[in-house]
Amino acid sequence: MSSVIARALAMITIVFPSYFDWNAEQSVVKSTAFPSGSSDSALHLAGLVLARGGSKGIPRKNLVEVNGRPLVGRAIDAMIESQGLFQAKLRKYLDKDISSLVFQFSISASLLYRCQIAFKSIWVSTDDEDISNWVRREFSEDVVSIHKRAAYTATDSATSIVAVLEFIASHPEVDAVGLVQATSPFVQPTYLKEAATLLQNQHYDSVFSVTRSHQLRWSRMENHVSNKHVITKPLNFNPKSRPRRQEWEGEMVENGMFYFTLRHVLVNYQVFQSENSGYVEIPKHHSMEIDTMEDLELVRCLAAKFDKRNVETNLNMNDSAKEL
Ligand SMILES: CC(=O)N[C@H]1[C@H]([C@H](O)[C@H](O)CO)O[C@](O)(C(=O)O)C[C@@H]1O
Repeated sequence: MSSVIARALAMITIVFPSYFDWNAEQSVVKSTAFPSGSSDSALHLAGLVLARGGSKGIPRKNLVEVNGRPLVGRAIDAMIESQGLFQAKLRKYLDKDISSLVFQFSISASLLYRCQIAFKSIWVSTDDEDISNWVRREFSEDVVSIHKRAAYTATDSATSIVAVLEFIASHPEVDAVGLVQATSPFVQPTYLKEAATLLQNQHYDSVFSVTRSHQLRWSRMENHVSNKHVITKPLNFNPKSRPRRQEWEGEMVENGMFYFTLRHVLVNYQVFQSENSGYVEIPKHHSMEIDTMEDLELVRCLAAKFDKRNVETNLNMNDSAKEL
């Protein structure tokens, strides 16, 4: 009897997957003007984490743990979960006793639906043996692939665009890259799904993550007249009519969580964003980036609060990733 109920629940979950996304946290999806271009739902979108071994500010940054999970792992977890592993888990459960073609059909349909909005492949590009070993221990090869990152792209001065170009040069099958930065520990599967959907269905060249800011910004200027002191100048407001939050929509600030970009933009212009870019607005409490040891400490405190459900989810999900 309980198995009948379980099957019924599974069926409902498969047919109406969006109701069962356990990440209740919803980001606001908006986009800039200029949608254009061609529609290609069969785009090979590769999820990519750049994880070099060396780092100055925080030694071995990609392997430092937040809530018991290395930063590189947190990024990969979100990418995998954005693919709808919940459905994959159900498939395994149902495969144990194939009693209905309807179930099989529903699962395939659901997976196809998911495929359209998820990564076709997930990659970690690294020059570091410890990172490679950690990834290989945690995820099977058919779930996460490792790209052996060239040394020249992993120096202190190498830019991300150089590393991404080096990655795609050896992967001609990749049509677009969803670069997820491990330094944004609160990345959620729903945000990645939204970015992938915007890129694939809304005809953008790129989609990246932003946070809304109501900060009043000032510039700093040398006072050339008296040559004595530095003066300030407002950049985004008029001091005579200081904006109030309620009346000001604020500004969109790039938060570094992710950059999804079509191959031709990366290759031809060597940029992550073009003028035909959409964005996903990330809630402020998930937007923190780790640059310094202080950021790391702060993030660890915040993770204890924001992470609860994710930790449980990660445990389940890693099991599924290995099982696939
Ligand atoms: C894709 C990309 O350009 N990533 C760059 C990020 C983002 O500019 C930043 O995360 C935005 O907030 O900054 C760095 O980490 C940095 O300045 O040390 C270098 C890195 O190459």
